[in-house]
Amino acid sequence: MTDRDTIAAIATAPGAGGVGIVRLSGGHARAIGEAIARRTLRPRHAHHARFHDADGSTLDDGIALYFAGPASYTGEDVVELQGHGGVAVMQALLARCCALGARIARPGEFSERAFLEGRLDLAQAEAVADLIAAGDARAARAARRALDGEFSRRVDALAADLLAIRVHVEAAIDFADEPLDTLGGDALRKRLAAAVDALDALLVAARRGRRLRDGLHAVIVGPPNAGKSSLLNALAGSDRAIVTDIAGTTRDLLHEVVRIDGVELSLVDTAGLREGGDTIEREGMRRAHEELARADLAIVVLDARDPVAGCEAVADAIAAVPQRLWILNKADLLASATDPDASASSLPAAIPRFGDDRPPLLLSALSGAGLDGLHARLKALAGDESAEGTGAFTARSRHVDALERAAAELADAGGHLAHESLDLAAEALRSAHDALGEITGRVHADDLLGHIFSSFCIGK
Ligand SMILES: Nc1nc2c(ncn2[C@@H]2O[C@H](COP(=O)(O)OP(=O)(O)OP(=O)(O)O)[C@@H](O)[C@H]2O)c(=O)[nH]1
Ligand SMILES: [K+]
Ligand SMILES: [Mg+2]
Repeated sequence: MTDRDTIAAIATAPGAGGVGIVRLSGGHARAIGEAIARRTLRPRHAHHARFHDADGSTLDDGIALYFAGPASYTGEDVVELQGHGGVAVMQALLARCCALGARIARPGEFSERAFLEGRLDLAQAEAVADLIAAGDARAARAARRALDGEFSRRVDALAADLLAIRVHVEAAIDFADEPLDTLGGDALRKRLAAAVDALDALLVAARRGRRLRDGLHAVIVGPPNAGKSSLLNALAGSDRAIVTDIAGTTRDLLHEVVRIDGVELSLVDTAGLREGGDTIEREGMRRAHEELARADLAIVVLDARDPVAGCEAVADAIAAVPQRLWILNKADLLASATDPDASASSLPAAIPRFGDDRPPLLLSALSGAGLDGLHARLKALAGDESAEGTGAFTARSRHVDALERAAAELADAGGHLAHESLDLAAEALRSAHDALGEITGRVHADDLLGHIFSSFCIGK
C-alpha cells in the first residue's frame, strides 16, 4: 500500500434516500471509521453502530463495514458508513470524516486508485463509469461485460501476439546480413496477417461497443419544410422543436434522446438543406453537415408529394453516413388514398438509394400514421448490432481511436516487412503495441488518467 492520503465521499446519489453511504479509502480509513463508530471494525463484518460527532453526540446510526486492502474496491483499506440517506445527515458524516483527517475525494478518485493499485485496468475502470451511466438495459449489460474484462482480454491477447512478432523482428535485425526468408520470414508475415485480422475484428466490436455506450446517433436531414422538426416531435412525444410553415424555421441543432421499447437513440434535428438562405440559415446548414459527419444514421425526410427535388438537395450530404433511413412524409396530403401503413415500395423508385438501403417509409408526422413502422425500423437499426449473446461490450471513442492507430501502424509494418526494412517495421510494431497499451492503461500519460477519471461521478 502507498502513503496516499485518505479520501472520503458520499457514494450514494445526492438527495433523500432510505440509505446513504459515506465511503472512505486510504491508510486512515479504518481509524477514522473506528473513531466515528467507537468500536473496533473487523474486516468484512457488518457492525451496527452509532456514528458519533466530536462531542460524543450521535450523528446517525447504521452499519459500518471495513474492507482491508488489498482485497477491496480500491485495493486500499476501505470503510463504508451506511446511514440514513438524508442530505444533512450525509453531509455531517462526511464533515466528521474530514475533521478526522480524510479529504473529500475528486470525481472518479476511488476508481482511479483501483486502477493505480492494479485492481482494474483502464478499460475496466471506464466500464464502471459506463455501467453507472448506462441509459438502457443493453448498455448496462455491455458495460458489465467490459467491466468483467471481456474487452481487455481481447486487447491483451492481441498485444501478446504483437509482442511475439516484435521479438521475431528484433531478432532478425541482429542477423541483418541474412535474407528474411531464411529467418522465418514466411511465418512472420503469416503471423502479422493474423494479427491484422484480429485487430480488424476487434475494431468492429469496439465501434459497436461505442454505439452501445453512446446510443445510435441519428441525424434528421432533408430539404426545408419536409417535416423534420415535426418528425422529431412525433418521436420525442412532445413539442420539442418549433414547427411552422416557413421554410428555414430550424437553424440550430436540436438534440433529443428518445427511447423506443427500452432502446436508447440520440436524435438531432437540423436546418433544412437548400441553396442560398440568409447568414443564419447558412450557418445552420454548416452545422447540419458537421453533425452528419458524426452520424451513425441519417434519417432523410422528404415531402412525399415531391421527393425527387428534395433528394437532390441532400444527396451529397448523406452519401458518407454509414446508414440511411428514407422517409416520405406528409402521406396525408397525397392525392390518392394511399395507406400509409403499407410499404412505400410501390412509389416511383426515383429516390437515389445507396448500397443496401431499404425502401422508404411512407408516413405522416402530423397525423402519426405510419409511425409504428418507423419505430420498428429504428429499433431494429439501434438494436440489431447489439444482439444478445454476441459478447458485446461497451467501448469509447478513445478506444476506437487507439485501435485505428494500431491498425494503421500494423499496415505500415506489413509494408516495411515486404521491403525487408526491418528497422522501420520494428518501429511501426512498437507504436501499434503502445497504442493497444493505452486502452488498458499499461502505457499511459498522467494527463490522460486525469482526463478520464474526472468525468466519473463523485464517490466512484
Ligand atoms: N399535412 C402535413 N403537414 C405536415 C406534416 N409534417 C409536417 N407538416 C407541416 O409542414 C410544415 C413544415 O414542418 P416542419 O416540421 O417545420 O418542417 P422542417 O422540415 O423542420 O422545416 P425547416 O426547419 O424549415 O427546414 C409545417 O406547417 C408542418 O405542420 C405531415 O405529415 N402532414
Ligand atoms: K418549417
Ligand atoms: Mg425544422
